[in-house]
Amino acid sequence: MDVPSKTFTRAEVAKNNTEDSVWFVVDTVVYDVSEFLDAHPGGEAVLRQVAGTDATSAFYNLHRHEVLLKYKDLAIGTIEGEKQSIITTKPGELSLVPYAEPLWLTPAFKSPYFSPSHRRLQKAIREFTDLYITPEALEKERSGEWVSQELVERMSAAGVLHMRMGPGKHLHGVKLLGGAVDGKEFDYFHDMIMSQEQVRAACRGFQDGNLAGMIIGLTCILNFCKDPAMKKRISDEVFSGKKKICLAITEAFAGSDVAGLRTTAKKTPDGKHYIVNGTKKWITNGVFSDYFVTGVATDKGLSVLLIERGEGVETKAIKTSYSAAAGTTFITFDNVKVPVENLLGQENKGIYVILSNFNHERWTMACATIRYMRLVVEESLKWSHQRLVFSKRLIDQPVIRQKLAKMIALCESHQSWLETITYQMCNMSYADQAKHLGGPIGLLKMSATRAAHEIADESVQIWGGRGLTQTGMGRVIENFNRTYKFDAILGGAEEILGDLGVRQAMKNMPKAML
Ligand code: HEM
Repeated sequence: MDVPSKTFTRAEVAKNNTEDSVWFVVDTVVYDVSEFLDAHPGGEAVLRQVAGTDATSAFYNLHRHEVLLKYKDLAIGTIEGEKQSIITTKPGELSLVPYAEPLWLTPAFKSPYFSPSHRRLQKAIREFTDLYITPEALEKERSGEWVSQELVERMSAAGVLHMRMGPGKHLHGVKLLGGAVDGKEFDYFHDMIMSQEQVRAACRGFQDGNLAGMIIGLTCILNFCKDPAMKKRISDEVFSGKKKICLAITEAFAGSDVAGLRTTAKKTPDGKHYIVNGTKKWITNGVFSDYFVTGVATDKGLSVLLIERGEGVETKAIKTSYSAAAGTTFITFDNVKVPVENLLGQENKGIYVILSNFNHERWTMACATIRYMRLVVEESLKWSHQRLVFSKRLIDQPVIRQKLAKMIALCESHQSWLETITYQMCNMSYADQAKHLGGPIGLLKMSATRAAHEIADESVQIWGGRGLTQTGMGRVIENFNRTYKFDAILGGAEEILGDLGVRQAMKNMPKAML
């Protein structure tokens, strides 16, 4: 941490233990908190108790390191001849905590999957996330406000929005994070890196609010919009950040059971429009979206329409257990007139449009859940080394080490499985992916969220009350414990995905008795 160059002796610090002057030392840095006593969230008395002393262990027993960075103006110098021992990670740097990074990013470990361009991208997106995404995520997760236009435009200019859609032609010719990767080379490992790095902000509501609706909504436009001019117009508007898009499938009547949708689209007698009536529920980003990729019941089945915000479209926010920053929405369509050109894919065959999205969506969710689990492991390892209970560090208690062992093992096993599946995605045609990977991806997501359940449970036990407190030391643990369930439900509930995995295996069973 950068601090004023002035130096003091410990004897000088000790003298500042008076009514008017309260100084102490944290990691060889001298703090003058005389003017901060009233403002300290933990109260004045505790600061006075450590006045004139070295308060390093007292401080780290109660605060996250980032508190010192936020209040660095209280630092007035350092202790003469002593060196800071606490490490402040700079934006973009890797963590030094064991298991805090996946094995492929851990010095001394090798991986067959990652090329120099993957490593360049990882570095660039980590720095981008640390500098721009995390600070806004922390603020918006708390306030419940939506992602700022400034961040959207910054992500657009850096090609981050484009990359979040995964590999494809939309990346060709786009400068991606200053040239970290060529759009033509971008594969599913690059895609995995993009998902996993952005999760490190540890704000699950904002993570969805940060245009998750685009990842699942715009794909349908890129793959199924029949009119090239319309496809270009919409993708340009969304990639430039001028317009927002979301996927509107689920209803109060139908969640994972998409065949039960009750929003209807009836053709006008002149055949030029559909008239849409119905409701949609739990639609991520709906409140601030301009475009709704909407599942509707047409005369002989399910269809998908692109509906623009306009007459007859109403959106209102739904309160959920994660942040309102996600923009979770209830939508009503009341006699909305939609041109027939807005049909995506074939009429009555919308199930293919919806299904074609599922594998990538579920895989992206598995990437994110697995990375968030790792963050919980990192935080818990740090905390159990820092926290003193019954005169011992938490890590010195065997029961805590057992919990950490289980958490680490769940994390590593799921990351390895994810990488194996990602490798298959890189080496299969889109059609083969649909045929062979629906089951394995469903099982991976199901298992990842079961693991998240275990990790949330064990980590809160390690953190105690702090694991239940939204600000302060346990912020990440509290956020994870409160929100991991979103991934167990969204994009297909665990039970549905488990069943899908087994049914796909049943299909492939040899017909003969074995
Ligand atoms: C430069 C020094 C310090 C700063 C900037 C600071 C700042 C803060 C902040 C922002 C919080 C709110 C919780 C959080 O966000 O982590 C807090 C809580 C607290 N602080 Fe400090 N603090 C400092 C030093 C100390 C010291 C030396 C002690 C004790 C010896 C202390 C005791 C507490 C306590 C007891 C709480 C409440 C903790 C809880 O609710 O778990 N603080 N402090």
